[in-house]
Amino acid sequence: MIELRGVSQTFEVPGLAPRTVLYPLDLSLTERRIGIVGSNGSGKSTLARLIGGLLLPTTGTVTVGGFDTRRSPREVRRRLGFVFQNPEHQIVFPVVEEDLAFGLRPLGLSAAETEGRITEMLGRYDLAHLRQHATHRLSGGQKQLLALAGVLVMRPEVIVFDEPTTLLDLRNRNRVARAIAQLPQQAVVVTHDLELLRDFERVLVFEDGALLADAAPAEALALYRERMSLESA
Ligand SMILES: Nc1ncnc2c1ncn2[C@@H]1O[C@H](COP(=O)(O)OP(=O)(O)OP(=O)(O)O)[C@@H](O)[C@H]1O
Repeated sequence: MIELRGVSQTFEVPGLAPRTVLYPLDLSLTERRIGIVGSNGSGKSTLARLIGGLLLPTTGTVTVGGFDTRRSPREVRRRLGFVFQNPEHQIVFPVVEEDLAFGLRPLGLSAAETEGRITEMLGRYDLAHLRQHATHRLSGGQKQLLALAGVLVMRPEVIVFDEPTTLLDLRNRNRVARAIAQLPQQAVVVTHDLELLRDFERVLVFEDGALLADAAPAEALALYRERMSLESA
C-alpha cells in the first residue's frame, strides 16, 4: 500500500526560477497493477522516484507499507524494489551471479538460501547458462532481465518500474511484460508502452505535472490517446 499526501515536487535550478514539475497530489495506491502514463516531461519518472524514495518530496509525505520515505528510508528500501529504464544503472558487479548475490547481502540469508534464490531467478529469466558470464557482455535485453532478477531476488513487497520495456526488442519486451504480469507483488509501472497496461487494474494519466485521469485502463488510455491525437493534429 502506497500513500501520497499533499505530495509536490519543485526543482531549484541555479540561476533559474524554481520549477514545479508535480502539483500537490493525494493518492492511495492499493491495486496490484498500476500504470502511469503521460507525455514526455509530464512528471511520471519524478512520481516513480518519489514513490521509491529516490527523491524526497518538496511538500507532503509518501509512505510505503506505512513507512515514510523521508523518516524511514531503510524500511522503505527493504520493502520496495526499483527497476530503472537503463539496466546499466543497476548492474554493479562484473559477473552475473555476483550481481544477484550483491543485493541479497544486507538480508543476512544463509548460503543455501542465497544459492537457492539465485538459481531460481536465473532459471526463471532464462539466464542460467549466463551465470558465470561477464555482465558487460550481456545483450541489452539480457541486461534488462538481469536487472529485473536483481530486484526480484530480494522479494520486495512492491516494485516500481520506470519504462522497463523501452530499450527492448519485441521478444524481450514480451518477456518483461510476462514477468510483470506474473509477479505476485504490487507493481507500479511508468511506461509509454500502452499495450503493457491492458490488463492492469488502474492507470494514472499525467499532463504537465498534474493528474489528468485516474481510471481503469480502457477509460484512462482512451482519454490519453485522444489528448495525444488532439495535440498532434
Ligand atoms: N533533478 C531535476 N532538476 C530539474 N528538473 C528536473 C529534474 N528531474 C526532472 N526534471 C524536470 O521535471 C520535468 C518532469 O520530468 P520527468 O522525468 O518526471 O518526466 P517524465 O514524464 O518521466 O518524462 P519522459 O516521458 O520524457 O521520461 C521535466 O521537465 C524535467 O526536465
